[in-house]
Amino acid sequence: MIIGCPKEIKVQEYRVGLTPDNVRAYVEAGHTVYIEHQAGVAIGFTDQDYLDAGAVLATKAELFAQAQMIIKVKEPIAEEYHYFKPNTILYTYLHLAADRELTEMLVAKNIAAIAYETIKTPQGLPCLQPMSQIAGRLAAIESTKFSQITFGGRGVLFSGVPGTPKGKVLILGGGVVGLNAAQIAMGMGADVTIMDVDANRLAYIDQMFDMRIKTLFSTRENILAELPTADAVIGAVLIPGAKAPKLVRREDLQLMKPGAILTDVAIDQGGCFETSKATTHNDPVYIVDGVVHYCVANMPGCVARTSTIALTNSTLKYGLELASKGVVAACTLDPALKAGLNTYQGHITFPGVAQAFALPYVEADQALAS
Ligand SMILES: NC(=O)C1=CN([C@@H]2O[C@H](COP(=O)(O)OP(=O)(O)OC[C@H]3O[C@@H](n4cnc5c(N)ncnc54)[C@H](O)[C@@H]3O)[C@@H](O)[C@H]2O)C=CC1
Ligand SMILES: CC(=O)C(=O)O
Ligand SMILES: [Mg+2]
Repeated sequence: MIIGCPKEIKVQEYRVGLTPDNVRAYVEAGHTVYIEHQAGVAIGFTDQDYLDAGAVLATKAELFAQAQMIIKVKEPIAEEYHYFKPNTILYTYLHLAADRELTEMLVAKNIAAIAYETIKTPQGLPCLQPMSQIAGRLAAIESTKFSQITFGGRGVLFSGVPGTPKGKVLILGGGVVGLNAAQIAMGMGADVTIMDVDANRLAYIDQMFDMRIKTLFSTRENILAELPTADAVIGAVLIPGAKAPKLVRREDLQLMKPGAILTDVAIDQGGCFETSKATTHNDPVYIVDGVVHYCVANMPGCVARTSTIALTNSTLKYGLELASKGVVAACTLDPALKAGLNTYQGHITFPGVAQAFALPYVEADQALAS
């Protein structure tokens, strides 16, 4: 198969869909790989590294014209739509339930779109997990940074020092993001509470932290009870493939301390705070009713080298399946990959996406057989 990997163009996004080692694996499997000039240079992967691995260097326009499958990191943004030719395979993060225009473009152009974030094994979401690990760890770091008064926060040091209160961190959602945020926040010495609707997950977290973390079932009442004392709230919920539930409403902000921070990691699925709107690494925070909001939708992009290696460790396996077998056989043979199929032949094949926009849904099996 002919594969194309363009340079990412989102603000401050330096990750790349394929490392030179990945290129070598595709080439050894008999595929041709086009890489955009300078696609990985910001994180130390030079054009020469890609050439040595067997890639062909190309412009964005050339590689989109040639490729049967595009491998990216982030969901395409409007400036990229015109490059897509009909019937291409697209393998990348998509977060379609939060992006109607992109969904419509993929449907209109019969793109076979496989979303990293909905590929699902019995163990979890293997291509979301590495970025969630990174975003969770960063969420604790960014929350502490923007709690500094010089960055607009309350002037709270999360660890405190002997004789002072610790910073209080409330984490909504105890999945991969939540657990990793808790590890770093606990490591910094903060007073951490974690909420989830999954009692088994809370039991696991309680054991993992040897009962040193407070766990609460996620209910409206419990959230309202915790907000007044929180210095930082980290939004880390996920209903896979669907829009995030709004757990903190605008009117709830008045309960919070001035200068407290809401860090909405779930912003890529629309955000779990009513007042969240996506921000970028160039301008990551804004203030609503005295509460700092951090809502960067591509958090791992700021540690792009670690993120690229972690991401491609997971995506390579499925990418090779797609390239070697084609979409129909690969998805039919591997249920994990079938769960990743969001659009195919003009149909929406992921229920959460169809529901988000009240558009027709066709089961992946049916679409693949058509
Ligand atoms: N902004 C960014 O750069 C990044 C964002 N993310 C996003 O972070 C979010 C979380 O991802 P993961 O931790 O991997 O998901 P996950 O599936 O591992 O965990 C989500 C957790 O939320 C819980 N949950 C669902 N509804 C809840 C509710 N009402 N209250 C409390 N908990 C609830 C689930 O039980 C689950 O334990 C996703 O939207 C993901 O796309 C991930 C990586 C980077
Ligand atoms: C998960 C995601 O969208 C990201 O890492 O940017
Ligand atoms: Mg996004």
